[in-house]
Amino acid sequence: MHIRAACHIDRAAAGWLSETAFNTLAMGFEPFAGAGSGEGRMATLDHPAAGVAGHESDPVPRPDVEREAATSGQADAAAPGIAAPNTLVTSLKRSAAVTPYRFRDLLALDDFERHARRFLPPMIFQYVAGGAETGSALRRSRDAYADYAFLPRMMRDTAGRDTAVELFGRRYAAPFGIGPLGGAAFIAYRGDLVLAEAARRMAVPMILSASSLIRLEDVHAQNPDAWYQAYLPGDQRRIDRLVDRVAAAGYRTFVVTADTPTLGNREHNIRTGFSMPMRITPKVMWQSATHPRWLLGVVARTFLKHGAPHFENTEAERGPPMLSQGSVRNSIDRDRLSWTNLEAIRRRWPGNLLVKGLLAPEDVEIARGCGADGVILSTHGGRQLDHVVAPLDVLPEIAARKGDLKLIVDSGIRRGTDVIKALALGADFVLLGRPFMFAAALGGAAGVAHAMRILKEEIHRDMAFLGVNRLSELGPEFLRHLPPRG
Ligand SMILES: Cc1cc2nc3c(=O)[nH]c(=O)nc-3n(C[C@H](O)[C@H](O)[C@H](O)COP(=O)(O)O)c2cc1C
Repeated sequence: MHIRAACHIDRAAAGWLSETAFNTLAMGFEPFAGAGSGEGRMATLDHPAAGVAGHESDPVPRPDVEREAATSGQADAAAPGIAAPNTLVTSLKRSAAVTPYRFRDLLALDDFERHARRFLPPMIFQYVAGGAETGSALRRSRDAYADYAFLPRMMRDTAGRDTAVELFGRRYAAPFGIGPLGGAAFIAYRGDLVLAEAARRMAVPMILSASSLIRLEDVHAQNPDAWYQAYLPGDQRRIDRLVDRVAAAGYRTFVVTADTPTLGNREHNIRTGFSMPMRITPKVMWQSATHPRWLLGVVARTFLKHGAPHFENTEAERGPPMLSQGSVRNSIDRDRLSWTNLEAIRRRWPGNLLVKGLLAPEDVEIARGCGADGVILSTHGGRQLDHVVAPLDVLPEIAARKGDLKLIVDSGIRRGTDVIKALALGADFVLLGRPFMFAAALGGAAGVAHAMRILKEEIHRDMAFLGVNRLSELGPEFLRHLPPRG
């Protein structure tokens, strides 16, 4: 008994020490601390807000010894600042055992958004959080989960439950991954690498966005299991050259986003001062000056250490700087993309091919006919067409005919119960966007891993409540669709 207690203390202490070492090395600056009056104390206790410019170390350590873990689905128990994915604790034990002090208030994924609102300038926060036009698609994508209630089963011995799943021949530690997030490295320092690293350590997939600011080759070196997502023009020669670059870099999964023939109408961007290219207006200057941790810790640090960020991965060649007029030119011709292009990609791309952003069952059938291995049902997080159905609204119908096609769902997932509802209705896997983006902004790779651990713990706990040991045991019999309440 005593021995076990001592081990527990040692592990907790070791976790705290490695967390501290990781943050000192990796960040040299603590964006989360000091976000509000109460947080200022954390800056002093945990990480003094110093060393922004003087820190030369790589922001994301890459312990090569751990690399195998990502593809085997095994926990990366020793990752600094990241409790082992298989370390599952109750919420009461959580803060004492494995949670770094600075994350103590981050108990659920929604907490990350609330905290990020204080850390990020309104224009950046809103760019991430916002939806299109009235916000109906954003709300609907999320509210759809509340239309289902659980019908749990009891006394089934769930002591051996396991959140791992297999997808495209790989075993992942949990049934969720990180969706593509454009501009991540302008929101969190080296954001694409941070997301890739956290996903590698937690043994879940991460999809690199076409609108990312770090070379896809570098992201692949960080996480050889990362997937690539493309925004494509309807010009097959340009597409072919991009496909060849992605294949040469070693990627094995290529995602074509279909729901972006043009950019969604996001009026909130204009209201808060966000524009692309970014215009340095008095409003932008004021917001930046009043959010120095983002300005210095993300923007200044990026420019000083890596130069002006470019759209590195939209085409076969390096794209224009993010802050130039060229960034607009970069997205033309996407409304020409058609299924013919997908057929041609299928002939050229040897790996897994997915189409993201589908909602209509007919489109899913066409994607299958073109040779896609999977589809991602998505409203782009409610950022494109307003008033679209939620992925969950069409999931049962599509799942009934899915056959070998892998069904992935995103948009609005925030809880373990949401993940389980999607899986019970026939999804093979789910993705999340905003929560991991905010987590990266607040706490780097350790922050993202913390968010992932929260979600994984929720799933693990819910499996016990529902009476399942494997996620594959889930089915629609665990749910009831609730009639709308008047
Ligand atoms: C800041 C931000 C950037 C995004 N960039 C891309 C992108 O480059 N490509 C893409 O296919 N989807 C992109 N998405 C959509 C996400 O991949 C994902 O579909 C969506 O965020 C899921 O909804 P959720 O944020 O509610 O989890 C982006 C979403 C956000 C919030």
